[in-house]
Amino acid sequence: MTTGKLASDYEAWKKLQRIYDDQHASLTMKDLFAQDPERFSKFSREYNSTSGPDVTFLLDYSKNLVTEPIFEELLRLVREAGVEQVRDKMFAGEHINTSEDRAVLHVALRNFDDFKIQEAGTDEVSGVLEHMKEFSDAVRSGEWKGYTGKAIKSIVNIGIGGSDLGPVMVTEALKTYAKRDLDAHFVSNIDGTHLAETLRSCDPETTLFIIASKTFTTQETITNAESARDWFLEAAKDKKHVAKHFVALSTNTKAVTAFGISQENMFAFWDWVGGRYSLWSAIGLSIALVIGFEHFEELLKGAHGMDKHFKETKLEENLPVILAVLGIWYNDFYGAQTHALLPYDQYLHKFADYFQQGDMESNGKSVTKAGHRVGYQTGPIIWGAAGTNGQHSFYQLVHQGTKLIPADFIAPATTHNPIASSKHHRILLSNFFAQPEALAFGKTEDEVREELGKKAEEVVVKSKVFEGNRPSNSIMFPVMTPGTLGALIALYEHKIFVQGVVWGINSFDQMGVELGKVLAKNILSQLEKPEDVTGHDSSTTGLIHYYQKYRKE
Ligand SMILES: O=P(O)(O)OC[C@H]1O[C@@H](O)[C@@H](O)[C@@H](O)[C@@H]1O
Repeated sequence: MTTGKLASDYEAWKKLQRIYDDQHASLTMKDLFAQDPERFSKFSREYNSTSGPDVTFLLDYSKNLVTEPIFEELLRLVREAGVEQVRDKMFAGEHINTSEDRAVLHVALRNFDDFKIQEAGTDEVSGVLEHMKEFSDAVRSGEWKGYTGKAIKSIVNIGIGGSDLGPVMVTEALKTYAKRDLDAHFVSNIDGTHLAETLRSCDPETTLFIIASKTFTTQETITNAESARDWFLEAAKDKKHVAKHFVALSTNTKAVTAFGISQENMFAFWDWVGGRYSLWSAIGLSIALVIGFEHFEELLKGAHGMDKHFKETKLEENLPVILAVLGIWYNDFYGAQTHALLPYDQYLHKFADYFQQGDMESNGKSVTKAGHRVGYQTGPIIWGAAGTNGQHSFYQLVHQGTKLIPADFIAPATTHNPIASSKHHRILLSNFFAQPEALAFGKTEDEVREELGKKAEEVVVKSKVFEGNRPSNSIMFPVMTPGTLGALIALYEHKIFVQGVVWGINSFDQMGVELGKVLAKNILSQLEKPEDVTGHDSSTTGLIHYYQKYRKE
């Protein structure tokens, strides 16, 4: 399916290693810009959608430690790894998720009959979308009534991981399109506090619970759903009222009906939708409820535009490929461990959280598809926060710390909230422009000296030096719209895909989440009595005994 090779066996990889060894000490952003007045135009691309809603954005990747030959070699790596072939297999519905023998078809959820995809279930996508439209329209218009005849005022999405993070991120990002008199809540954590605090502001007569779980077996989600149902029935008394207040988003019809949700209140999806790629499926129902189905559809179409770009654009111009190879350059040659996502847009404040799962659950693997242990770094640690908050917190380390932290800066040219005649937005954007500039070009000792005057103490001068040479990408779009957000999410999804193929790993399973789940199940059965606590190391036993000493029921 992939080439079966380790990434480090590719000729391009070896060449990149040699280039890095020879050049990295002398490669500076200052020189790169000084030597080439055309650098910005050579290393930036404008995206213009060719289908669906008009979406445009600029990707400026000129502030990276790459030359044209390095970039060409990175693209050669992509070719050698067979990325284009694996991409086409994904779009064709081949089972590229080999460990689970599944297709990987989130692209089929936003396809609108464009690409020809062969896989059972893909012909059912439009029917589920129609169901989502009917239902979300009915709830939003007030036509859907609760058990006492009142319209729905609050929705509570109960789900975790991919069944939570996408809806949370998107409803926040597109809040400007939200129906403001419909409160949206998201309960994910098994910690009872999450559900209890959420229910405080809900009325059983006007609350709709959306139980979102691909498997419908996830301990957190099912436990939260059962407790929500108990809370509801305490008021509603009769079980038949559950039908008006509980719907399910799942692939598991049997478990959904066993829970007491009728099949007509179930929104289906398919095993070829990975959890962290599922916001485009029925899992997006809460999004459709909050922003309206038309906007949800625009989100999907915006993503489809990026799918087309990814599938049909040559590598040199292919934006997900560009982001992917730059990431590989730092991750595998410069030894960068992390990658920061820094949106200068309050609406995108959950973007980094979302791609923490998207990227880290996909590419946090150390064994290739062929079963070999990799000898190089795979998925980066993804983190970040909305600007400018981060500047007053962790940017110190990004600017002057000992670690190289590549970052993506993301911002809209126009705000949805132009308060004080857009003064806020101009200040925000001045920071969006300034930070990458400061990171790239820094401040030399001479510049500091000149600024402080001759009397300045040497130690103070040293502490005020910014070495620069810290890479970043900047993405700017006109204004946040559903189509733009869809394209941006798909851009990063495909970046993750490209990197996974180069590293030779399976980006679409998540075996690493299993062990902890199994151990927790075993421990749960031992929590009652100290004498039941067996089979653990002394640390784990000691911790459980401490809990047993102090717990109060
Ligand atoms: O949607 P369900 O099946 O409840 O899974 C929720 C989450 O569970 C986790 O353990 C991971 O496997 C995630 O990929 C997934 O999104």
